[in-house]
Amino acid sequence: MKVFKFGGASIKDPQAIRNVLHVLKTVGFTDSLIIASAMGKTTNALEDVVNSYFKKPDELKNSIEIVKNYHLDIVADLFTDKNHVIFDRISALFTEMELFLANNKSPNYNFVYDQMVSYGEIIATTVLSNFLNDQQIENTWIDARNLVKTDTTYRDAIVDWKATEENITNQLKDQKLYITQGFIGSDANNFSVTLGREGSDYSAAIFAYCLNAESVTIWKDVPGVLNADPRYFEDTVLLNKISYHEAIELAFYGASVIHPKTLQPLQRKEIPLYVKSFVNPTLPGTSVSKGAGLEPQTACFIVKKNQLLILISSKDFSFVMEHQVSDIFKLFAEQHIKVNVIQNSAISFTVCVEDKFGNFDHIFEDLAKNFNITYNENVSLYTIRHFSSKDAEKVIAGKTVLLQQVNRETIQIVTKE
Ligand SMILES: Nc1ncnc2c1ncn2[C@@H]1O[C@H](COP(=O)(O)OP(=O)(O)O)[C@@H](O)[C@H]1O
Ligand SMILES: N[C@@H](CC(=O)OP(=O)(O)O)C(=O)O
Repeated sequence: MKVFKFGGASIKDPQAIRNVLHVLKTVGFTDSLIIASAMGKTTNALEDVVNSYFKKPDELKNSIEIVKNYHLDIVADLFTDKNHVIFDRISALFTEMELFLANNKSPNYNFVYDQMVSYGEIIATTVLSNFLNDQQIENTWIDARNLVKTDTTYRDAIVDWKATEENITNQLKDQKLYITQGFIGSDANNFSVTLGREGSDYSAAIFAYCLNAESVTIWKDVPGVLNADPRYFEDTVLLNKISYHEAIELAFYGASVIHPKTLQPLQRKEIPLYVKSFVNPTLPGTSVSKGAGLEPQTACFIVKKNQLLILISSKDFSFVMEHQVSDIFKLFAEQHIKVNVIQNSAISFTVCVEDKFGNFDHIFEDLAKNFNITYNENVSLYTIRHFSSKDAEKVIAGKTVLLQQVNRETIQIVTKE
């Protein structure tokens, strides 16, 4: 079986959804599994709904309307028969969402987030599946929440591989076209969970691993994996071939074209990953496989914005020792604060972190009891793999460098713009 992942950008409007049809007709679709994300920026819009529900109830109705109208406009364009079952189906899904909010008693933000945000993928795949069926691309819609089982770490759920593998192999037995959702699963009580933002690539890898898939193709709005994000860098170069190792490093440092958790399951079964353009599906794109190194050999640039640089120093000139560092890391881990760079000296310890969930405030008081804390918000972390001094100079030109760290392959630079 081949696994295809269509992300938000590839299904963001009626024209994009029609293009999925073109991609499938071009590359073939028998014995395949499509994993789709929410359409366009729906996940962000659903995050706004959850935020309104908890913090700005006056805005709740309007924030739901935004999501509803966006989808209804797409559906109205794709389905000319106004009696088509899709209209009732979409309307029923929005009613379900509103009923959930009306009846919810849980004060747990992350739990509510997952129950709501998961509808983005459910709606998108319902539309896609109906549209393809109407275009004679017969397919079977599957609810990933019945297959991908996880713990209850809402918004960042951990996969129960044994249960998931059993479910997937039992359910996806036929050599036909299936459509399911990325990013979502369910806990032991069948409540919806999400696997972390941009987690649909990871879902594709989970399904591929469990099915011993022939390959995974991620369809993107770029020609493949480039040596830098074209939104921030000019003159980017397409990487034709990369090894799992190189890809996992690039993804780990923040090359957002592939979700970092995607590579490990694929590498374990040596399932090739292709990153291809949904605009030009016949072009080869990038292939990620065993031992391919990096072709062409070139410097790779990665930027992570909105980082927090924290300087933690002892109050009494004593050393910051291993057990203190370990306590600090425990706090970060508990609050899902991701540490991207570490640098220590005798009496201080600097970390560049990503505080996706805005949790730093929760641990600031705890840290400040024992240490002096200073920090810079909104800094950028540049990583260059296979760098030369010229590459580093290019990156820091016109910026204030707050921290720099170099090893043989990689340089990391934290800057204030
Ligand atoms: N190294 C890279 N190569 C290609 N694209 C990259 C790279 N790093 C970041 N990107 C960005 O990733 C985007 C595609 O990812 P994303 O928007 O998450 O797609 P989707 O919603 O389809 O999953 C590209 O438009 C590009 O701006
Ligand atoms: N819809 C989810 C999951 C995802 O992976 O999306 P995309 O494939 O569009 O990055 C998100 O936006 O986080």
